Amino acid sequence: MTPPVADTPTRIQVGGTAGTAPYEVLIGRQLLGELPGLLGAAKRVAVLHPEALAETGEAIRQDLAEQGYDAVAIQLPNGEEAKTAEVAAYCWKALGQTGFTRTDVIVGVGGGATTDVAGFVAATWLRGVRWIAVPTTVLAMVDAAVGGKTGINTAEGKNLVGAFHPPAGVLCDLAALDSLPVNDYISGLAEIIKAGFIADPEILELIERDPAAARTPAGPHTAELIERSIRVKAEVVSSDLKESGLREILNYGHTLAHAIEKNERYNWRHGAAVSVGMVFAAELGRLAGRLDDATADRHRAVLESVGLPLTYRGDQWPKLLETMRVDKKSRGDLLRFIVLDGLAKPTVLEGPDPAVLLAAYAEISR
Ligand SMILES: NC(=O)c1ccc[n+]([C@@H]2O[C@H](COP(=O)([O-])OP(=O)(O)OC[C@H]3O[C@@H](n4cnc5c(N)ncnc54)[C@H](O)[C@@H]3O)[C@@H](O)[C@H]2O)c1
Ligand SMILES: O=C(O)C(=O)C[C@@H](O)[C@H](O)[C@H](O)COP(=O)(O)O
Ligand SMILES: [Zn+2]
Repeated sequence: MTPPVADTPTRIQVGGTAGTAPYEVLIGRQLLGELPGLLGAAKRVAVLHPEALAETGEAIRQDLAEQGYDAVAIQLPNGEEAKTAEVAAYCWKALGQTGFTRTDVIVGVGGGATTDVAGFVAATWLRGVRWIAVPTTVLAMVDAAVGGKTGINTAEGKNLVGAFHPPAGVLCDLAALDSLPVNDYISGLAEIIKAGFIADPEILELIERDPAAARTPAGPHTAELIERSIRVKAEVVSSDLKESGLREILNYGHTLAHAIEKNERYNWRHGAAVSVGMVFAAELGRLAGRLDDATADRHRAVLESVGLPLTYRGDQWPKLLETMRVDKKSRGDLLRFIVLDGLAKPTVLEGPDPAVLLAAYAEISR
């Protein structure tokens, strides 16, 4: 019997401008055959995966070993628990013990937390080795695995230590989404909706036409939603890898979201926090006189329609405000937020009046 032939994957190029190396994001099925072609001169390959994907990680390791690579699997805790200095140090130790050199390659297989750590370990080991992302959540496919932001959390906040270190390739195998718990799937929709509001309103229309279908990988528009979101991200990071300007728009909703995640000790999913953060940013835009009522209200409608949260605890504002001061967009004492001037017109709001901030928070408080 002949093995099933993989559908031709969609290929999206990222980078290749302003001195950055180009790489491709592949979207399709049965893409692991593409992995060896991305390994360059590697002799050793370390496959970093979360506990939940132990079987997948081991299968990839074994496949690479059968092809002659000296392959090791390094298991990380699930989700955000992996984004710590201790876990990074554990990975550095494992790489040291396998004699990992500059031509060897790290493969990060998992959700955004895993790819963030895998990329960070790759960025720091020997001051930078090649890495490949194999995202297995919708959020990691459309956002985390693309663009080269890597990092870990510290006690003071989210992603406070990291590096810009783009992968050599990104393999988005849509089949991985079938095993994803529904709430993790829905969490990823927040970043897709973000891409819709900041750049591609067709995304919003696709979801609004059938929100129930958008909540499942079996929906008719899954591949299109993923592809459109990746194209938004690819275009932005290709022109501003290191976030010296335009890239900040990808942070829409994230200033408050990261503060909520820390406040919840990372027991809230990233996408859920981003959802509340976007409603807050929409209210901020509206109160600052920039965003029209219809577009601000549209945030609540579309996010709620797929089951994402819109509100947060009213009594937490002082703590959240304090955390937001160490947001990476802050400059000295100046708080900076991404808001919309209109649909798909993101802009920066610098140093908003504290009364306006509080009023925006009142709109999302419960
Ligand atoms: N670097 C970036 O540009 C960027 C962008 C967006 C988000 N992020 C980061 O991504 C993280 C969130 O990523 P996420 O939403 O993918 O969550 P996650 O990585 O925490 O994964 C969610 C859970 O699903 C499990 N899992 C992963 N794939 C699975 C699969 N196919 N089947 C079953 N279980 C699976 C994981 O082990 C975990 O328990 C956050 O840390 C966020 O800060 C980074
Ligand atoms: O790629 C970016 O740039 C983003 O801001 C994408 C975000 O969705 C992502 O959550 C990112 O990790 C946030 O970055 P941070 O610099 O605010 O930590
Ligand atoms: Zn995000």
